[in-house]
Amino acid sequence: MAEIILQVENVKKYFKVGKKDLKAVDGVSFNLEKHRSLGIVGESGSGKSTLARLILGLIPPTEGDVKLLGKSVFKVTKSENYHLRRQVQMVFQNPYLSLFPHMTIGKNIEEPLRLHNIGTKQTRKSIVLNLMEQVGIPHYYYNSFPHELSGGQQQRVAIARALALEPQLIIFDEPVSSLDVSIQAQILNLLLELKKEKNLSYIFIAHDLAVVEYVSDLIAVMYLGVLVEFAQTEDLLNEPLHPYTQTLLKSVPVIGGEILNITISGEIPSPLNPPSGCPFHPRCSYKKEICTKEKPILKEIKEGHSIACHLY
Ligand SMILES: Nc1ncnc2c1ncn2[C@@H]1O[C@H](COP(=O)(O)OP(=O)(O)OP(=O)(O)O)[C@@H](O)[C@H]1O
Repeated sequence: MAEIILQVENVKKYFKVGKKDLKAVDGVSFNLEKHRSLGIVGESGSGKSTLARLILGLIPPTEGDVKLLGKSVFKVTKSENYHLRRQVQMVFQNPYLSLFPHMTIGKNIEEPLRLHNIGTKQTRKSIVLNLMEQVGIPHYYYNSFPHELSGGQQQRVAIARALALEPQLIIFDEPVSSLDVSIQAQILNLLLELKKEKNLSYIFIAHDLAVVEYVSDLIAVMYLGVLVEFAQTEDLLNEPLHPYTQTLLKSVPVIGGEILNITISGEIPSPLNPPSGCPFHPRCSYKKEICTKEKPILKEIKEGHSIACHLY
């Protein structure tokens, strides 16, 4: 049996907005095995970034737990927290904002090694040069500053920095959405290469299913704070079961082909005023009476394929 690296157990995060609870994440559960990549896809406001922050232990949950290698990320001592910071790293959407502008590329990549007292100045330099090679940044950029690099190169530097501590898990939060399409593909290919070479385990968050499917072994579809479908990428693409996933797939542009632009009718409802019953029912063409009343729970209906839908 493969080792489970991450357990997300009925995790919830409600933000107080006035007197109301904004249910950003409302009961998400899944496990991730080591060396696997999970894509989390969903529209803006579906709770993806909040879920990422919970997994990193950056915000306390309203309910539920997240365990990294069996240990809760919310119940750690100071020294365990220091260790945990090494185990899980994050790469953000905007590389320029995530790099230190006054530090050279070399120093940016070295920073986590320095903070964690790894190696000497000299050995750290060789680790950094090695990382630069792995992400395709020529050594002559070592003394350059982030603003001297293109967006794609900056994101490669951010990836090198995330790799520096050899973490168990990396979370990529919309890492290509601020980049040109041609550059996006290069970064996605880099992720695939790194996954193969370094046996990486990662979570890749994006609103674009075409991007997510390219780099993920598994896909979780998120809608209004909950997972509505979870499956191996191949199974989800060949047999999408949830009506929301089906619509997402129909609206994915076919690369090099005709763009099937079937959009989902209506906006995603506000998590401050979520619909009763199934959160997708106001936009669902197959809704039945039960869908307006009862919230469906995520259940496995085929091996490794789970959905939250009353139609099944
Ligand atoms: N600190 C906060 N206080 C109040 N509401 C918040 C807070 N952080 C997030 N939210 C709300 O929680 C919901 C989910 O936000 P989140 O950023 O997790 O979604 P997302 O799927 O990552 O969206 P995007 O793709 O736009 O980043 C949104 O309605 C957002 O406004």
